[in-house]
Amino acid sequence: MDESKLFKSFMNTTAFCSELEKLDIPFYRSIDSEFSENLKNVSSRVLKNIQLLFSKVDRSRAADFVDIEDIENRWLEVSDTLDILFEKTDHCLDKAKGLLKRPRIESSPLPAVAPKKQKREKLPYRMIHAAHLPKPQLRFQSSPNNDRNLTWFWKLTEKPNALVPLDKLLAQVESDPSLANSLPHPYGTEIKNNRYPPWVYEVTNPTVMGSVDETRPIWVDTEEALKDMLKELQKSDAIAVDLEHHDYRSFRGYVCLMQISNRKYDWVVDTLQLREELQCLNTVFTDPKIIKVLHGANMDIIWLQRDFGLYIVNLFDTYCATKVLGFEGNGLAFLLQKYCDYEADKRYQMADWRIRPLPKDMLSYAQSDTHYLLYIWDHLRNDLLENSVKRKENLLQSVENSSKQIALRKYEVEPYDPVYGLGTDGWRNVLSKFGSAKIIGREAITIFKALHDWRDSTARKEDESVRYVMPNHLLITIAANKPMETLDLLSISKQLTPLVRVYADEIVQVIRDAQNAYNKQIDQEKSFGTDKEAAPLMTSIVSNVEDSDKTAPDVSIFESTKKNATILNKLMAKSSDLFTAKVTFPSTVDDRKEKLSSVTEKISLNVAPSVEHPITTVTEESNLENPTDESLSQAQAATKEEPSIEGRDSDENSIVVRQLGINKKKRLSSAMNTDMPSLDDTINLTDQALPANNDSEENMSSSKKKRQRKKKKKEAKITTSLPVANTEAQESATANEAFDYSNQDNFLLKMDERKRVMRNQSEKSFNPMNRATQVRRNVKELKKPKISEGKSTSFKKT
Ligand SMILES: O=c1ccn([C@@H]2O[C@H](COP(=O)(O)O)[C@@H](O)[C@H]2O)c(=O)[nH]1
Ligand SMILES: [Mn+2]
Repeated sequence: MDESKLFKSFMNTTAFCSELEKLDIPFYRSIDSEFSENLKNVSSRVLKNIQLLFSKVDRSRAADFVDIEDIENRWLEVSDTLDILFEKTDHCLDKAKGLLKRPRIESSPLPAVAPKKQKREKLPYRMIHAAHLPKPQLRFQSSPNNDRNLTWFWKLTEKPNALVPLDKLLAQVESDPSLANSLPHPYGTEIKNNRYPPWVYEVTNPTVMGSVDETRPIWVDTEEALKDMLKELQKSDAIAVDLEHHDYRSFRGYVCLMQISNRKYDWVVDTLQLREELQCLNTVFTDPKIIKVLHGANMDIIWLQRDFGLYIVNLFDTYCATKVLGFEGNGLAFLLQKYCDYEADKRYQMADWRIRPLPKDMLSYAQSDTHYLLYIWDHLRNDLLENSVKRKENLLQSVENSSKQIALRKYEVEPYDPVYGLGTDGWRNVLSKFGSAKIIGREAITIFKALHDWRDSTARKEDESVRYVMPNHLLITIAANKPMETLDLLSISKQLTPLVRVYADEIVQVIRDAQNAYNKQIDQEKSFGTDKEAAPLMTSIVSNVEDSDKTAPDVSIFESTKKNATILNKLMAKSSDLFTAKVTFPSTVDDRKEKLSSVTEKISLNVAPSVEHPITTVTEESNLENPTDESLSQAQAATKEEPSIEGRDSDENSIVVRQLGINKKKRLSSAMNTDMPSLDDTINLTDQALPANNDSEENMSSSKKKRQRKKKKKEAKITTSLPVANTEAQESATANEAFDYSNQDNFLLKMDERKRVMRNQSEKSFNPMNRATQVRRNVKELKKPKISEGKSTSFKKT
């Protein structure tokens, strides 16, 4: 092959790969078994090639690539090696063509494998996971409450520097029950009304600090030392604050260390020791005269509230400044390097901060997180002022505003959501991030959800993180292999966790129960499939909907769900604004009517029978408060794009998912084409393929024609009144059509409700399978719902 051909092939492959990157491969893989099979073949070819490649260049490393995930995990090594090989090839080709002159001094040949970057050694394992440490939380005055439906309340008992006194706020919350679901920010008014003092807006000479090594940190672990620190802090006009946190051997996590610096001292507070005494810091933290400088305070703000009842008024977040200034790095390490020529040893970031006595290196790392921050702040203010003149906009003011939004963040307990799997560690996230290749089909999903539920309750009971109980990859492996015997489970992986071993019998029982429940459901569905009486159900629902087109939507179907909605309101409405969209319920009939009239479509989602809470009518609303910096607004955008979800209670746990945004007329006309997707499809749909709200207009316009076509099809269907089993012809007729969301099902009621309605009114046949098949095949238009990012190790503090 000549060189140009070779080059062309490379270019094509590269272009093709970048195209592939834009597609939602895991999604397609999960809904199309043929595609999934092809992908598997390609994956194993890629793996073989990589193994072959490494066997040529570095035999010892070929063994590192056992399965396809190894390539992903070691992608840097692979791409570096490929780059070097390409360079080498290029070099050889040039040489062969005589394009290279012989260098006077022969350079050493390129190494076949990229030299590993000069890296610091890994921290010793015991510093990352101090496995045998007694759990500090056992010594906390109040033991952690890990209840699924915990109603969390402010920890603060006094409110220094108040514009609105605490009593007044308490009275407000008491008198307005709706506030119990989403407490106001206790310092909301104070933060909103605050302005940086004028001197902050003046160019300054950065106050030089001694190096961190020259400054002895003050260890604060007694009330006396705390008082001394407080006195000193009250004299400062600005202080720097940072926290270190632990969440691996605890369900909710806790702060282990608080670092504070002023221009003179660095303090490191043992928050494990002084956990209950720290509220006195509010006198400084909420003092509007004292600036609090933090870097990337998103989580610190939440942790301070949750653990100590501390709030920050007058925040300057240096991360926001890096964003406004458009720096190429936004982390603290970048700023330390830029302004202080100090290389932070970020290996300690993920250290086990529970360790006591704190090793010297860890102490010094912790100290360095605040030691230089006021000096950096001085520089950033100057840079912001200077650039404001150049760009003719008040950049410091933007940092002030976005810092304010961060200070306004509220801690709220994230509920467990068995039904929709929302939330950071919710099954939806886990499934889409880790499981879409292995958890395929209803059965696997049912078992996966049951295990996920078990993992969550066990983590709460044991006060461990879910990833300590059963990390996601193990959860997926177990669910995919569904061991039915304890021994099978114990031999499923070399990396079983201690708690998986301890609870092996229980886990196997969970799998068996899920399997039985699944089998039962299948039997029920089969009997429904042959139930002649039930067959004409859907048409009656359709005609109901058609009637209601002329009047207000019929909300009576919601009435029976009121009771459960109240329970769920408690359970879910407090869905944390940290990690996920808030879930609220239409509480009044008017509310419901209004919500109902904005329905675009509904898709049935059958939930695994192991679901703990029967779900009723749920409307999910994006309700993130106070969008702030980029990350916040991104989170908000992500949650906004989540579809609204409406569920109906049933033994079969059939619920209804809906999307808001298209007017009633369109919605109701689309309801005419109602067929019922199968469990399989609806899980795929709702798990992975709900369209974003803002797609609806696009869908609508492209769907007009399709609606016409479908209307014709439907008319044909009605006249011929096809029997339940006759689906194939319709499936193939629609198989190549793109799936049109704006034209889909509106009222998909639970099975028994359907039967009831049918018995009363129905004449026409309903085939529960054919829409399902069409949906499965016609997925091109669908988009994955965006799910907010996770916390803990997976969240990247800036
Ligand atoms: O990627 C990350 C980074 C940090 N954390 C946790 O946050 C705290 C505080 O981090 P700072 O960089 O000191 O602000 C750290 O102790 C970790 O617990 C994380 O989970 N993931
Ligand atoms: Mn830190």
